[in-house]
Amino acid sequence: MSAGVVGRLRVDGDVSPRLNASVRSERRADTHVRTETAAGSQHGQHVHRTPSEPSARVALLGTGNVGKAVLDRLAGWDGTPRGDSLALVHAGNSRGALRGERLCPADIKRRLVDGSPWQPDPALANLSGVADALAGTGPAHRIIIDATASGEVADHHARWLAQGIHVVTACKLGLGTTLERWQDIHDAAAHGSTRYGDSATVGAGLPLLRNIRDLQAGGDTIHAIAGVLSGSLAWLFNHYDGKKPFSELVDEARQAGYTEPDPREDLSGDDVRRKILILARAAGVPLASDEVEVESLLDPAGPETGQDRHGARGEDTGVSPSLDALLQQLHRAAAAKGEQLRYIARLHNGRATVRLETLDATHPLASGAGTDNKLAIWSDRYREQPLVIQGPGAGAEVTAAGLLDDALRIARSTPD
Ligand SMILES: NC(=O)C1=CN([C@@H]2O[C@H](COP(=O)(O)OP(=O)(O)OC[C@H]3O[C@@H](n4cnc5c(N)ncnc54)[C@H](O)[C@@H]3O)[C@@H](O)[C@H]2O)C=CC1
Ligand SMILES: N[C@@H](CC=O)C(=O)O
Repeated sequence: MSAGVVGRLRVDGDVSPRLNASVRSERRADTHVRTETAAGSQHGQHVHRTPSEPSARVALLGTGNVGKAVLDRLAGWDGTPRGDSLALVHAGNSRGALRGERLCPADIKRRLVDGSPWQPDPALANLSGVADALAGTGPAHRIIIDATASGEVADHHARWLAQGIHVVTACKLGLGTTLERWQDIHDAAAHGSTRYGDSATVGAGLPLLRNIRDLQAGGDTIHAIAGVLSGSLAWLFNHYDGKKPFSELVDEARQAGYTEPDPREDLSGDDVRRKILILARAAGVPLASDEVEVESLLDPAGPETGQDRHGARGEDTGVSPSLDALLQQLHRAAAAKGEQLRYIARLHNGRATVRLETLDATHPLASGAGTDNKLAIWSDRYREQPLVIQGPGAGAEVTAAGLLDDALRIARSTPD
């Protein structure tokens, strides 16, 4: 099913997180000649900006699955107003980085993607130097796009925000781990009058956080949320029929780019734990990480047992033969009752759970295809029937689109 919102909410418009920063007016970047009043100009005199003048200087961190898709999307915008508005000045991965005044995304992709023999400059990979790369005259906005899964990069988010650099991220380690880090990010954004673009952290860019924030901004109170928040696990349970070993499907999900770099992050429930924490905190329930009860799909016996956990391509899938057998049993038992296996996250009365459930095929959270995420929200406004948002919740292209949507919103906003 394609992305959609069931309910009466309008989902277009700018509803990106502002994290206490003052509301900024929008300015259009999609016209060929923009006319605006110059700050400090006399008698309201108008100046013209040409489309070639970028609105934001951008640094991209991470050129893996998602980072590559960001570069592809930027390359596709070459010569368009969207492309004009974002000037890529730094792109890096764990091997090194490249810098320049307006880097060509297609060229960067050729050189920097993982596996390329070309050696980037390792000295430029130093994260403290990324702020320097963004400094410069001209465009007011500075944006770092985090397409890594790195805790070290997430540790820098608050520092950058406080320095006046906006952060747009697909990585959940900033908002979805400790409450201290989550609070630091909020405080730093308020201090630096910057924005934290987090659309891609839950639902790979689906308007989930956006709707939660919109409802609250309209005076609504969220009472409960429940849903399928893992695109890879959704894909796995949508494809698993008990015939092919589960571990083989895990390998396929990884090859397709739906899993985390390490699929055990998905199978252990840690990825969904982070997502329900991000949603709960956005909904006004500041849970600590260990307050979420998580049922892992990983064999508690773990790799130490020496069980063979390798898939058809010889990679460690995180799934042992005993888990393959257990899932086959669970699937058979559910299918015999006309039920389906779904990995569900719930938040109700301040309590959060993440676990494998068997749902009747007619249950609202059971339907969906591919990597579909599905989120039901109960609030003052939606008491009986929840607001339900559904759509693809994993994959490099949708995630990159979510990241760049956030970056464009920032680029189009008026600087403080
Ligand atoms: N795959 C998906 O569908 C979705 C992924 N995400 C998130 O996107 C992020 C990236 O995922 P993938 O692209 O699949 O990972 P990946 O493993 O393919 O790529 C990660 C990239 O980050 C780079 N990197 C690591 N440490 C770095 C550092 N200190 N400085 C600069 N670069 C560094 C690596 O060299 C690599 O290029 C993860 O946080 C993931 O949770 C979010 C939503 C959906
Ligand atoms: N591994 C994640 C990717 C997006 O966050 C998932 O399966 O949902």
